[in-house]
Amino acid sequence: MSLVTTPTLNKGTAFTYDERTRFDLHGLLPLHVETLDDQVNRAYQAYLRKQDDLERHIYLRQLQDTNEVLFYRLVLDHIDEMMPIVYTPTVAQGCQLFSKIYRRPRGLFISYPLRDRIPELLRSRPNREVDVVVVTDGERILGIGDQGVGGLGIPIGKLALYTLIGGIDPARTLPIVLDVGTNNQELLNDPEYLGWRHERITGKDYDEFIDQFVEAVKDELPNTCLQWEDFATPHARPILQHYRDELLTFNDDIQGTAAVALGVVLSALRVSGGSLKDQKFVFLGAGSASIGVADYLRQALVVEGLSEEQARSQFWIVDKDGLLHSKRADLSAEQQVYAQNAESVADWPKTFNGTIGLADVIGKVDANVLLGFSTVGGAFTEAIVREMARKVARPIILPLSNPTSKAEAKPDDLIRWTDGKALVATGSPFPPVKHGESDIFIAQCNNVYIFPAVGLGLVASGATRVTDGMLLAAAHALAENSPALKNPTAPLLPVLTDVRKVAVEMAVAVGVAAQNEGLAPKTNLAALRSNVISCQWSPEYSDVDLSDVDLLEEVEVTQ
Ligand SMILES: O=C([O-])CC(=O)C(=O)O
Ligand SMILES: [Mg+2]
Repeated sequence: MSLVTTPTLNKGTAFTYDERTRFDLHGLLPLHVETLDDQVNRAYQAYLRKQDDLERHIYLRQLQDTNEVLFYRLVLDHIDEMMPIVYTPTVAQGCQLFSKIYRRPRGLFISYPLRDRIPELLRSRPNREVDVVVVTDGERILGIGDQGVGGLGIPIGKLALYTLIGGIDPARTLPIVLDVGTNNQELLNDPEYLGWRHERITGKDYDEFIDQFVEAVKDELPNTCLQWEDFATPHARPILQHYRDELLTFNDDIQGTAAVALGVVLSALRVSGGSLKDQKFVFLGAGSASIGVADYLRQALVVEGLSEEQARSQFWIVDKDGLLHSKRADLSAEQQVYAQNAESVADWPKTFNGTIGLADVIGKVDANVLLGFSTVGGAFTEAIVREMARKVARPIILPLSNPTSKAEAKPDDLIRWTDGKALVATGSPFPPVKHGESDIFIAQCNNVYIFPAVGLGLVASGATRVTDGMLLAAAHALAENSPALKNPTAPLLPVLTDVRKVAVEMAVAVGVAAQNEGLAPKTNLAALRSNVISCQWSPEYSDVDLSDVDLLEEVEVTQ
């Protein structure tokens, strides 16, 4: 029975006659033996019968919890269609409705009331060996804010992509939610809410809890990569700074988003022919993802020969209180780096609540690149976009907020308002845009192009720390593999069906960077590449391993 109820071992109707005999499965399964292909077809038909995206998401999640090989084969065979269901945007709904659609346990709930037992909770993990943990506290899920314990949907989705794209073995992944309460009143009032019904803990209590968690991870899972996901801005960067030199860890929203945005800008410049050091960057939004992107772009400008000072002066960042400038007292240290000199903007128009808004900045600056992290749907208005396109030949416009309803502009509007001149990539997926005779394909500038490949590179190279150098290497390798380098109507990033292949190149680049920084054992390139390839798990059935079965029986006996 354990064989058919353990998702990593279950083959369902594909258990052969011989296996059914050996493991007493005959009566438990219908007579007809299917191949994996038969199962994929049948599962796809069942999927197609679902009425809406949420139902499709629930179907795929339950398939994942039933038979992992089948789940991954199905999704890989239909990756364009199903990635938006497993991941953004549909996963947003999955998080909002987490308690209502909850079925089976997956991953770990580490809840504040159990804070004295964190090592014990970690030891209860379903899999002994873990390559990657993705952890969230659910406070800033995508662009939809505090989802409390429902935030667990994000680590589950991210880890599915680690497997689909990076090829990380799903049996070696672990999603975790740190349940520190929620300030989402709707959830607190909901009798069906499954998390800790308490306002979020803050300050010293929060910091101590995070610290206890990290210490337990260091003890229990010393070589595991720990990815921080969807923490609110006041926590995201301090946590990263505090722990980045202590274990193999990175923040996906800061570093992953930064690396993919750099990759997109580099590919777009290869199409437009511009040089990175001449670009002027305007950002809407000044949270941790936004500042992370600015940091990577700035570092890349410096590598191209600009001084720190020159590089900084090419960024104009606007948040809900207007342009960041040196007279604003509310800026964090990270934001102050990008504050424009208040004197030099003193006579600029202030048409946005008496402050310098995005339209004012676009009016004054010949912006080449416009990036959106605001979660304000439609914030890149027609007037703003037309003004940008009037002044530069090929504006690069990246509405990156998620999910779809939060995108700052829609690609078809951007292409129309700029008569096809804009080079566009978005955070959530969008269909191709018709322009004249051609279809323009829109890349999804999402950290999914980075974290699975980076994880693969870390695992395969045996790296001990994650550095910005490794992420920058991944970004460059991504840009080198952009289909737009060969065809101007192709998307700026590889199509999803190619990402698994491109992930190998990126993982090798990460491994090389790790070795060059002295953070991974030195090997030759061929050995690194073959390690990367052999680390990639593929969804295929293997013979049932008797040791797995013995282990299951032992567990049953002790229970
Ligand atoms: O999950 C995504 O689609 C991208 C991301 O990290 C976020 O929006 O927080
Ligand atoms: Mg995120």
